[in-house]
Amino acid sequence: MAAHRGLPGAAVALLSVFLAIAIIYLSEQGLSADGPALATSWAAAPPAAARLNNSLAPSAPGPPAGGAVDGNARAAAVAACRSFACLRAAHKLPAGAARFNFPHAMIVGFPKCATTSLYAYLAAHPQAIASQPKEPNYFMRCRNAPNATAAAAAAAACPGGEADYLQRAMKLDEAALVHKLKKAAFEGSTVYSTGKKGFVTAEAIAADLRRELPWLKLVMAVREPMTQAFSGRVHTASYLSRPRDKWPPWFTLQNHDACLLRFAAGNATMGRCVLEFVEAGMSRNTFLLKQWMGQWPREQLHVMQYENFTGPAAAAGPLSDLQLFLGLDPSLAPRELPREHARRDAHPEGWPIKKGELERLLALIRPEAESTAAELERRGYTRAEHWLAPWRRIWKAALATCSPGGDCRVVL
Ligand SMILES: Nc1ncnc2c1ncn2[C@@H]1O[C@H](COP(=O)(O)OS(=O)(=O)O)[C@@H](OP(=O)(O)O)[C@H]1O
Repeated sequence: MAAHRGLPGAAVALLSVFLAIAIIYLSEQGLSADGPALATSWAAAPPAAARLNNSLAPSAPGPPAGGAVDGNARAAAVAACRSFACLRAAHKLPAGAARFNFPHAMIVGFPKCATTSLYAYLAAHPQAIASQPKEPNYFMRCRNAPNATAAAAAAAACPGGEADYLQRAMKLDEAALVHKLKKAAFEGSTVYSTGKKGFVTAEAIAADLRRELPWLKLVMAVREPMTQAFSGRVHTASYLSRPRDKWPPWFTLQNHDACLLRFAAGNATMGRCVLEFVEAGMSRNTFLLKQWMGQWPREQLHVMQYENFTGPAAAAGPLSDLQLFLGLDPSLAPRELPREHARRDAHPEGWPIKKGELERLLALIRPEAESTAAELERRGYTRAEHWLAPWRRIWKAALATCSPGGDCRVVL
């Protein structure tokens, strides 16, 4: 409190009360995602420098002008926390020298959209602290169970509760004690974006995160839905090609996986299985994205298009924007996005699908993709046609592979 030296005690007390009220007021004002969409256009997004300086917004305004609040009071308070309620109270304290909230960010989606590569890319940033593992899945595995039996199973599976999640997965000591919140702790549980069928909905997870850690910065990578569905089905098929006792322990066979068993036995094509998957209402990422946009404000939800951030000029464009959104310095970032979890290399020729199946698949996917693009434009994220252009190219390219006999391929 060096800046207060020379002020009478009563003035300091008055200033502190005013500051606390202002912080609480600001933190509560910043939390509503239910209001009307931003009327601004995509061009009106805050300039990069402003976004960088704003890494703690909205719940954690920086120290007031004049440096009246100093030191590491918030970092010390966070370091002592073992629960989300404690973190919320700690975040009401002035940020002081802290640069980031804790936890600061999550890559919440979507599966098969290069999220492992994004996680590895950020993990290599000197100002970031990556969770261990990439996907702790805490808000799906340990909370939000739909009934008492599931809740009891979740409690048994997560005996350490919030404290364990914060300490072990999110590395609270490292972030708050060692680095005094000058590094950004993040995780990458992509199941949060989708929820788990019959267990917990994405909507419930989005609401839970907002209630418990309202300052979070969320990153959502979105891929063209057809290729994303192929990538996902190919991944699941890799489990089913093994003997049952070699399936991952968390994997449970669902109705919509029946086609993959036929595929493994040589009785169905991957194209057929993707169609059945989408017909079963799975792979609805573009629909889910709309839900997340409705529950989290734009300043805290960063949407990245897979086809864009895996493209040639990504480092200076979307990857740099990602770091500015997170409050990281892009000049310290790794030069390139790595390429993790790539399965397509084993099938460069792509996957067979009948023309009728492909047309049906596109008829299911296209309207929702277009509606989501319109929503992205309405909320000021991007121009709908700009978003859809690479996806339209993918759809056209798939149809262009069809032979006169109606045999087509989807190349990932
Ligand atoms: N740098 C880069 N460029 C282009 N594509 C990339 C890159 N990094 C990852 N990928 C592709 O992303 C797919 C894996 O995504 P995820 O890591 O999110 O998968 S997972 O949900 O965590 O299993 C997987 O897609 P498919 O190979 O089509 O299955 C990866 O190849």
